[in-house]
Amino acid sequence: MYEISDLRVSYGGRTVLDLEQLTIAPGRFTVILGQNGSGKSTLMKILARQQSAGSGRVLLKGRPIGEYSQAEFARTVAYLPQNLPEAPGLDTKALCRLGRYPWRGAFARWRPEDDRIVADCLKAMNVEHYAGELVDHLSGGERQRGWIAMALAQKADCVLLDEPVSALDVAHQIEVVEHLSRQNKETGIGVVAILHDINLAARYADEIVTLKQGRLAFKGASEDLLDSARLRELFGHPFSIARHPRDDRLVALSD
Ligand SMILES: Nc1ncnc2c1ncn2[C@@H]1O[C@H](COP(=O)(O)OP(=O)(O)OP(=O)(O)O)[C@@H](O)[C@H]1O
Repeated sequence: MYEISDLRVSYGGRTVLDLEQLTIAPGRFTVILGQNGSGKSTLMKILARQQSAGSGRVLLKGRPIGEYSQAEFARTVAYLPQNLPEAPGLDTKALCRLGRYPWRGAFARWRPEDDRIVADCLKAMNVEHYAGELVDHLSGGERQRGWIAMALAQKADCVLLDEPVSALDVAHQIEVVEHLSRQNKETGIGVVAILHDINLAARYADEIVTLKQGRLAFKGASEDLLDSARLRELFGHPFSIARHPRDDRLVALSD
């Protein structure tokens, strides 16, 4: 999906992102992990064209991301930032409908298919009961799920989600990530998500990318990430690795 090379971002002489080479495969569930300030959001903003790649090279499906028209880019990539903007005057359904805009033709006709997609996405994020509620009146977690519904309604080839479950209770975190994983497997939509929960990442990601001080520190499968020495090195904190009693999968326990 993405091929990144020689990407370097500095602020006031401080380099916050320095990636020689990174590829993100299409149609996979990729999770980006890393300590606060390690450059995750900066990378994602560049992938979402919210920030310039400077002299770095970022190819999306083999073409420089700058070459895509706005509508074409929006049909290819949906992006949800870490800090969700306010949505003054919009109810949840209207917010979700915004996701369909890249698909409206020259005559901006609203098709029955758009209604179906919006209804499906609201339901999948468990916010259909709030369809008529103002987004800015929802709780933090409800609002976050409303915005994810909008990003999914965009039906892009790939969805970039910057900490999409940061405001959610445990049950909703799992429900949302499980839904993303299912969508990924059933429809082939690529998912790139920044998460902080190592176990959630390990359980659902096909591939994990870890940044440390702006550099690529690890890229691989969950089984290879879940190693106490590696986790200590990546996160600067001791972890023990155990087997989950129910299904025997590896889990990281923070010491
Ligand atoms: N516009 C900016 N001006 C100056 N410094 C910035 C700017 N944007 C980001 N940075 C710095 O770049 C570094 C990486 O920031 P980034 O938001 O990418 O980190 P992150 O890994 O997403 O962190 P977190 O887990 O806390 O969200 C941080 O040290 C941050 O202070």
